Amino acid sequence: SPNAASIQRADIKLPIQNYIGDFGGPSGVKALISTFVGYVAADPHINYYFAHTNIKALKYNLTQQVCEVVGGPCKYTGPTMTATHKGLHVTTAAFNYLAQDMIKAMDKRSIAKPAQNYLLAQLAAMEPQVVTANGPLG
Ligand code: HEM
Repeated sequence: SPNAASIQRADIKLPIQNYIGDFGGPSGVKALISTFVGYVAADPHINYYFAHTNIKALKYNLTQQVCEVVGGPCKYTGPTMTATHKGLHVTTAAFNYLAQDMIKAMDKRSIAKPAQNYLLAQLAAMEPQVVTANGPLG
């Protein structure tokens, strides 16, 4: 027979988790994205993808998006992930290097690990929309 915990899990919809405080609010996210984009620009594994990118627009849109997915009040208003990355030939390996640059940036900004893991899970959920090509490493 069902116990109290299983009844709760089935019937009560929990709020989505909110980690915006751990990121230092919207301004903390903005600072994180600045650090992150700097690391991506310096990363020889993936920086060539961004050779023709409007970095100012990228930083703005990424800040809004990351702020939103960690529970902040911001709203991402840019194009869909599918539309944005179509034709860029992003590989799984490139995706994973980018994730590593985000971890490095979050460590640099002293973001708590549970909050880091939450953002990484949100980003991982977008991988099917971003990765459209195979490379030597898959
Ligand atoms: C979940 C992971 C990712 C997210 C959430 C994400 C998000 C975004 C966002 C919000 C933009 C800006 C759209 C705009 O300003 O119009 C963008 C652009 C871009 N992304 Fe990603 N991205 C991800 C992964 C990647 C990866 C792995 C690569 C390649 C290594 C990549 C390459 C690019 C490039 C080159 C642009 C600029 C496109 C252009 O200039 O038109 N992205 N991405």
